[in-house]
Amino acid sequence: MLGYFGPAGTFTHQALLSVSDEEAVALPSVAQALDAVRSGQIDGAVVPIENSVEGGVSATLDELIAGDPLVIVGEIVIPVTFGLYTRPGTRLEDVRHVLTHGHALAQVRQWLSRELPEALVTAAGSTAGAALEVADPGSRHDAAVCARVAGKIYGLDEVAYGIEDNPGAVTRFVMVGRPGPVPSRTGRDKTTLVAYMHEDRSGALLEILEQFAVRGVNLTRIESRPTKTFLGSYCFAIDAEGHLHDRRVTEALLGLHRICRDVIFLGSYARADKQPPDVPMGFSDADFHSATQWLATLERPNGDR
Ligand SMILES: O=C(O)C(=O)Cc1ccccc1
Repeated sequence: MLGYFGPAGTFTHQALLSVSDEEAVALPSVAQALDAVRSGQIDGAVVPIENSVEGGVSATLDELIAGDPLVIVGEIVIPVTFGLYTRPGTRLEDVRHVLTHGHALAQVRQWLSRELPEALVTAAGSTAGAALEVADPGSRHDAAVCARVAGKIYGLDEVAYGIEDNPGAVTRFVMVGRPGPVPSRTGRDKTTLVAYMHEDRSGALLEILEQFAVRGVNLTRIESRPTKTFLGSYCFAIDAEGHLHDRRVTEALLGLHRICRDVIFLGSYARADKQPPDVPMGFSDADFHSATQWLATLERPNGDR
């Protein structure tokens, strides 16, 4: 059984529906969705991780790092388009209280300040949760910023659509499971990990980046997150092109492990855009293999190469 950050009608739900028609259970928060995977209640959960406008979903990254290990087994990228949905009968000009998820708010801020400058905006657990709350006749919130499907599910009126400030925004979601065999290499993969430095000193981040650079591994994302121990203490969440079983990625991880205090492996999985990696000359598996073979010849008698 799979799960997702719900309730029904979230963008996360749509992401899951785009890859699976299996029955799935809605969990009310990212933390609860991931804990349900940890406890074995469900086999996998879809959660949001990154948005092209607002950046990383910190709650997800933090929950993935904390607690019993979890791994990312797949990613889904979907466009996000928002509308404003009211309790039936409420017109746009009557809206006083708007409810939505923080990441949605970040993407419609200009529209809201232009069209509803007086409205009070409150953060909700999710966009669909906001729609569910607005549908309650006793609610003090009269409008939700959410997906069209959520407006429909919870019986709201659509008073505006396509209200995002940056058309073309996409959100990236991940399917998370318990640690086990890594999904097979497709040749178009990504690897996610979190690196903790030994100490705060000049060049420490450069050394982390070097492990990838000198092995021809391109990074698609790097984000610092507080380690939550003391102010100024950070770890680095990194997405790299390639699979754990690509030699250049294996070698980069070994290098990281040698120089870091800790490295959390968060999975290798097929990338959503199916882009092949740009492997520079000298960094393919075949190149590593022939270098290993050459090394083996060095100690043969009579210079037998
Ligand atoms: O609240 C939702 O619908 C979510 O799935 C999280 C989210 C919120 C805003 C943009 C993309 C995902």
